[in-house]
Amino acid sequence: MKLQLAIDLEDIDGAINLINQTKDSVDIFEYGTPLVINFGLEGLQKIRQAFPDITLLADLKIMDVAEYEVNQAYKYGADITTILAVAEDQSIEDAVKAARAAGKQLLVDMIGVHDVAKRAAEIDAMGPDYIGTHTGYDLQALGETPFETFNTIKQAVTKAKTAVAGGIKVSTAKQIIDAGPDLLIVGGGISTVDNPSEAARQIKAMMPK
Ligand SMILES: O=C(CO)[C@H](O)[C@H](O)COP(=O)(O)O
Repeated sequence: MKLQLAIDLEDIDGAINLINQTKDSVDIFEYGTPLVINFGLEGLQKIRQAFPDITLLADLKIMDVAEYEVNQAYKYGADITTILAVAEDQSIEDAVKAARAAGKQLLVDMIGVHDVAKRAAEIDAMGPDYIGTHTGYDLQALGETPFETFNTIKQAVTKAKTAVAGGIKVSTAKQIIDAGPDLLIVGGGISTVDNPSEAARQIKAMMPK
């Protein structure tokens, strides 16, 4: 099981600082969508230059023109990028093909999908590396969590690795770790607490090796 830290900050120096604080516990660093919006792929490149050896996911949440956008993420330093499960099948298939050709990885984000079991099985057949359930900030604000949907994904997906994201904190991590995701994605639960290094360490310590 791997721990991914979603860096949803609004500045690159803050991202670099957070990586330095947490890199002993974190397996994958996510260049979060707010950084994509504010600094584009040049911000991603700066982080790659500062940390040549980390595993870096660019959370582009691609919806169309998939082959081009996936390849741009890789070109600017990402090892993994994301496409939305609500995109057309053709886009997801193009993204998987581009990932395979580049020798990189792709995560399909299930945010906004209502028939989770059906769509997860369809996407699994397309061959991405990860399928992730995700309760976004707008639904977290209404009190929703990804825990129940993750169980549906776990049952529907047989080939891809599974991921889970959305408001996970030190206090709730154990519950979702016990459900067995391959990738646990935590943002604010690490980045907005007083001691991010300790929060990352505690969550990593709960995970099976
Ligand atoms: O992609 C995202 C929002 O769209 C976040 O990166 C994801 O939700 C994880 O962050 P948090 O743990 O703070 O919810």
